Amino acid sequence: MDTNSSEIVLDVRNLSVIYSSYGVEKKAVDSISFKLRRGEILGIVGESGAGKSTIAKAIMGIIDPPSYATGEVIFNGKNIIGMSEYKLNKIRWNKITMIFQASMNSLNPVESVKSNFMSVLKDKLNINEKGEAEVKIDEVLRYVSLPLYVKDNFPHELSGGMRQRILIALAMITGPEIVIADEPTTALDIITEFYVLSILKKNLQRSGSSMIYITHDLPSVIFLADEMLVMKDGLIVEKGAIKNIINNPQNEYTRKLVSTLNEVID
Ligand SMILES: Nc1ncnc2c1ncn2[C@@H]1O[C@H](COP(=O)(O)OP(=O)(O)OP(=O)(O)O)[C@@H](O)[C@H]1O
Repeated sequence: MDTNSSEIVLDVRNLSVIYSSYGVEKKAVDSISFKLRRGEILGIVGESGAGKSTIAKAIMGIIDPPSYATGEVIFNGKNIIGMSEYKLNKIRWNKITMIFQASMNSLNPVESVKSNFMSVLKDKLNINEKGEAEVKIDEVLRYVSLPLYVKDNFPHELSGGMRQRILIALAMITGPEIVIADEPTTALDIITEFYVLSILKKNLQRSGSSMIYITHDLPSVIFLADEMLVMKDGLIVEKGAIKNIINNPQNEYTRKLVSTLNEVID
């Protein structure tokens, strides 16, 4: 992936997230900092509960009060943390978007695929005219190698892999600068998973968007990403180029993670 232009698209500085329920506070992310460059795919790996999804929520501005985030998430020169909902809505699902798991509830199940696309086009790009919308929908369906007839299908009529490609197409249709993918392929078998990840990678290369890819799965990070962060207990315990980390893990947890790769190969 071309990250030569080292333009920073997202600058996370001392981000902490505190969940608060019934007066009890818990720090799920503890003063972490990292940068995302244009065109870069950054993997975030770590065990369950490490705080990976919480980072995604903070970047999307969807930490619900009384829980809160502190620190800075700088996008286009502005701090997303503490930004008004009005301003956030101009960025969220538009310039910064998210791909979830291909579960049934990721798409509106009572609407056709075409209607799911139309809602996004209307809300985010103000496109109401059917002909114009159709051209855009056809374009992104081709990008994710889906036949155009899926427009008339309902989500339950599609396989998990097809649904996930629809979600990728939905995320890419607004031309986002940043895509956050949180465990996007966990529900898929391994062959379909790598097919979907290849399509995702191809689309990012085509569009020049950057991505934060969150997973437990180290092989898929190696396949997809340029750099990675390793998280444990809300902290970044290691970060850098994937090759360097795999060849020379510094942290005990990362060493364990990398050793699982060798076990698979042995
Ligand atoms: N809404 C919430 N209220 C309170 N605590 C929460 C909330 N969401 C997450 N947590 C806690 O914050 C910590 C980090 O959770 P998070 O979901 O970010 O971890 P994760 O690394 O994404 O885990 P997984 O890989 O299992 O999805 C966990 O201890 C979790 O229990």
